[in-house]
Amino acid sequence: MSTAQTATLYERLGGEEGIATIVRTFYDRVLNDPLLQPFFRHTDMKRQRRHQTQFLIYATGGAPRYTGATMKKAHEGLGIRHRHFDAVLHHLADALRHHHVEEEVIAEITKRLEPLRAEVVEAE
Ligand code: HEM
Repeated sequence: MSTAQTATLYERLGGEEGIATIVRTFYDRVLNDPLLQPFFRHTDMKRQRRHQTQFLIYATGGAPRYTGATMKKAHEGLGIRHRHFDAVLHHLADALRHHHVEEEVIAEITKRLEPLRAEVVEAE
C-alpha cells in the first residue's frame, strides 16, 4: 500500500480522536464477552486502552508512536488460542462497523492485524 493510501486509512478512522473512540467501543465489547473477560482480570484498562490506541494508529499509518512491548512479549504466557484471537478481531470489526467505518477499510485493517496471530496465539 502506498503512503497516500495508508494516510487515508488513518484519516478515514477519524485520526487519533476517532481511533480512541473506536478503541473504547472495542474494549467495552471485549470486556462483555465471557470468553475474553478472564484475560483482562488483572489488566490496568486505562493503560491498555492507551496502548491499543497507539497500536491502531501505528497499524493504520498514523504517527508511529507505539513504544510498548513487542506483540510476542506482551502476550507471552497468557495461553491465547485461535478462538480468542478470532473473537478479538470480531469485536474490533464490530466496533469499527458501529462507528460507520466502510467494510473495505475494516477488511484492510483485519488484513494488517492477521499476521500478528502467529505472535499472539501460543496454544491450539
Ligand atoms: C491483533 C491482535 C492484538 C493486538 C494488536 C494486541 C495488542 C496489544 C497491545 C498493544 C498490548 C499492550 C502491550 C504493552 O503493554 O506494552 C496488549 C496487551 C494485552 N493483550 Fe493484546 N493484542 C491482540 C490480541 C490479543 C488477544 C487475542 C488477547 C486475548 C484474548 C489479548 C490479551 C491481552 C492482554 C491480557 C494484555 C495485557 C497484559 C497485561 O495485563 O499486561 N490480546 N495487546
